[in-house]
Amino acid sequence: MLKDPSLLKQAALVGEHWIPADDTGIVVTNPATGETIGCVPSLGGAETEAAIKAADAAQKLWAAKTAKERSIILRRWYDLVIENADDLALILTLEQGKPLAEAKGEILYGASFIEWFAEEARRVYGDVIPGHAEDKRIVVIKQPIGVVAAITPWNFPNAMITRKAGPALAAGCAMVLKPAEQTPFSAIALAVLAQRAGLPDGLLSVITGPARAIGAVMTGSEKVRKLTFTGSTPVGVELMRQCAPTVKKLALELGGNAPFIVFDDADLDAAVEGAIISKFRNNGQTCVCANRIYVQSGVYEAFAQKLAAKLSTLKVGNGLEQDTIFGPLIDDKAIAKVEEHITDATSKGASLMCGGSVHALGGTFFEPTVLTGVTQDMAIASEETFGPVAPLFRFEEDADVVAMSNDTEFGLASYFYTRDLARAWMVGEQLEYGMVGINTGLISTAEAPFGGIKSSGLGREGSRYGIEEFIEIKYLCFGGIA
Ligand SMILES: NC(=O)C1=CN([C@@H]2O[C@H](COP(=O)(O)OP(=O)(O)OC[C@H]3O[C@@H](n4cnc5c(N)ncnc54)[C@H](OP(=O)(O)O)[C@@H]3O)[C@@H](O)[C@H]2O)C=CC1
Ligand SMILES: O=C(O)CCCC(=O)O
Repeated sequence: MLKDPSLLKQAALVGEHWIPADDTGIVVTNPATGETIGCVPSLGGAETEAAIKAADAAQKLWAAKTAKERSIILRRWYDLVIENADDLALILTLEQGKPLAEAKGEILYGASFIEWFAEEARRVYGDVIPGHAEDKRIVVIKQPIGVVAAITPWNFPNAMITRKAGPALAAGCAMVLKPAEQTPFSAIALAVLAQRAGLPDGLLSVITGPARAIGAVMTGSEKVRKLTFTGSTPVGVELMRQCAPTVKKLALELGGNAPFIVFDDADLDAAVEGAIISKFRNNGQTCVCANRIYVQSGVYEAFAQKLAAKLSTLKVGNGLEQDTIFGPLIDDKAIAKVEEHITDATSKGASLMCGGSVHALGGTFFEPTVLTGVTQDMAIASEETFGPVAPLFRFEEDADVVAMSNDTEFGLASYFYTRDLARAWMVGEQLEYGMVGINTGLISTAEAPFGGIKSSGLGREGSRYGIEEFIEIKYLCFGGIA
C-alpha cells in the first residue's frame, strides 16, 4: 500500500496540463504477476508538439533565474524524492519487477543526481582568455542549450530520468520526456514531486504513448536542441539519424558487452562477490552488467564453484517478498533472448553448471545460470544477454584477455580483479571502454562520469562533466578597448 496514493497517477503531463488515461490508454502490468497496475494515456505527435511549445516558453524564464534559485527548487525536489522513497520504490517494483530493496537503492541513487546537480547548478563557470590583440578581450560564457528531449528505458525507470533531468534543469534547460512503455508510473511520480517542489509549469513534461510517433516529433523539432537517450544501440542509431537534419546535440547511453576479468592473483572471494553484483544487478538487465566473465586458468574451477555455490543461496521471487534477490525479467522477449544464448552456447560445447531454465515459479522468472567452457565463437560473446546468465571464458595470458575483451563493437563498462598494481595500470589503460572497475563490480555514482565509447554511445552523465552536456559555449569578443 502506498502511503501517498496520489503518487500513482494515471495521467501524463503536457506542459501544465495533466491528461488522464481514458479507455484508449496503455495498460501497465506487473511483470511478476501479470496483474494490471493502471493505465496511462496514449498520446502522440500533437501532445508532443504542445509539450515542446510549453517547454520553449518556460525555458526562457527558467534560464533567466539565478543558478541559486534553480538550485533551491531542485534541492526541494530531491528532498521530496527522499521523503517519498518508500512509495517510489514500491511503484518501481510493481512496474519493473526488481526487488523492493534494490528499487529503494535505485530511488536513492536517482535522487543523488538531483542533489548533485542542484549543487553543480552554481558552478557553471565561464572563462576569461588572454587575448590576441591589445584592444581586445576574450570572454567565454556558458548558456543552457534550450529545450531537451529525453527518451528513457524500463530497466532504471527512476535513475535514468533524474540523471538527465537533474543536469538539464540545473543548467537552465527544459525537458520533454518519453519514458518506456512498461514503466511510466515512476516517471509520472517524479513529475508530481517536481511540481510539488515548485518547478515552474512547462519545464518538465512526461508524454506517454507510441515511441515512434513521439520520437519523430522530438527529433524533427527545430525547437528541441538536444536529445538524450538511454536504450538499445539500434534505436539510438535511428534517433541519431533522425536528429541529423536539425543538427541536434546528442547524448546516447546505449548497449554494452562488459568483460569481467579475474586474474590468477585476484582475491577470489572478492571477485565472486563483485561478479554477482556486476552480473546480476537488476537480474542482469543493466547495460553495465558483466556480459563475459574471463577467468585465468589457475583459478577457473575454483571461481566457477564459488560463484555457483553462492548463487544457489539467493532467492528468486516476487520483488515484494522479503529476501528476494532476483525478480522476474521484464517480458517474454527477454526470456527468449536468454534461452537463445544458452542454447547457442551449449550447442557449441559449453556446459551448464547451474540454472539454465525458466524458474519453477514460471512466468518470466529465470534461474540464475552459470555456463562454463564458453568461447569467443558463441553468440553470448558478442551480444548483450540482458539476463541472469554468467558465461565463464578461460584465458592464459594478459595480452590475450585484453584482446578478447576489446574484440567488440561496444565500449561501455569493463571490470577486472588483480592484486598487482602494475597490471592494474596496464590493463586499465588498455581496455577500450568508457569505464573500468578495478577490484569492484559497482562503478555507478553521481560523482563519476558514466558513459561509453564506440557503439555504446556518446557523452557522459553524472559528475561535473554531466552538466556540460546541456550547455552551449559562447565566446564574446570585446574590441575597441584602447
Ligand atoms: N543501455 C541500456 O540501458 C538499455 C539497453 N537495452 C537493450 O535493448 C534491448 C531492447 O530493450 P528495449 O526496451 O526494447 O530498448 P529500446 O531501445 O527499444 O527502448 C528504450 C526506449 O526507447 C524507446 N523507443 C523504442 N523505439 C523507438 C523509436 N523508434 N523512436 C523513439 N523511441 C523509441 C522506447 O519506448 P517504448 O518503451 O515505448 O518502446 C523506450 O522508451 C535490451 O534487451 C537491451 O539489450 C534496453 C534498455 C536499456
Ligand atoms: O543504462 C542502464 O542500463 C542503466 C545504468 C545503470 C547505472 O547507472 O549503473
